[in-house]
Amino acid sequence: MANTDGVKIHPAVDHGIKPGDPSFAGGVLTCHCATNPVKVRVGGQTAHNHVCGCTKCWKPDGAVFSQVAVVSRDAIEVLENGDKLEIVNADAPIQRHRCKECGVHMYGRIENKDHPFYGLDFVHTELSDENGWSAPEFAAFVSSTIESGVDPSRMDGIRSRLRELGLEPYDALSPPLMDAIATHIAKRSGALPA
Ligand SMILES: N[C@@H](CCC(=O)N[C@@H](CSCO)C(=O)NCC(=O)O)C(=O)O
Ligand SMILES: [Zn+2]
Ligand SMILES: [Zn+2]
Repeated sequence: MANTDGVKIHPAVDHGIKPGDPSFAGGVLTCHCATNPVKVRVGGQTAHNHVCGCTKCWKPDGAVFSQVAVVSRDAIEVLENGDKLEIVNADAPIQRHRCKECGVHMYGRIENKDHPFYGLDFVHTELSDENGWSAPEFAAFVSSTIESGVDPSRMDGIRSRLRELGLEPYDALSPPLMDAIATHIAKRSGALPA
């Protein structure tokens, strides 16, 4: 196994993973603005929490991975300073609503009803003070960290550290999520019965 000393993934996991509380019912996400922060209520427990190495997800300063989970879009409510939100890229499958001032992504929404994950919003639960959010379960888009400038020579150490933390590394999503995407596509094309 590669040396994992000093390999940083994300502040929420670097000192071990806090278990989630199955009875947890949600909380409030707050952006990083010192004044008039954007506040978003997430009215339920999240699912499929993971660390993500893709270039699109918001990461705290210095982190190589984001931490991102999904929740029903009906559970999201902008509580305060919603006028500061802007969509990062309206053409992306996930429309990320970020604070114009501090750059933090408050929620990512899928508007395409044909998308396999339509109905789910993407959120970064580290933006909340509450404890009990679902714990990260795996690491997604690990090779994509190179696209953000991580030297390829660091990948062995990064993958070893992820395994040490119990976050199995994948270069896309986890197999169950990839299977769910493929099933959705097969049902739409008729390759599988709807
Ligand atoms: N290599 C690319 C991968 C980007 C990517 O496909 N990201 C995924 C996962 S984000 C949360 O898990 C995705 O679904 N993106 C859709 C979108 O961003 O709208 C890169 O690193 O940029
Ligand atoms: Zn802000
Ligand atoms: Zn991502």
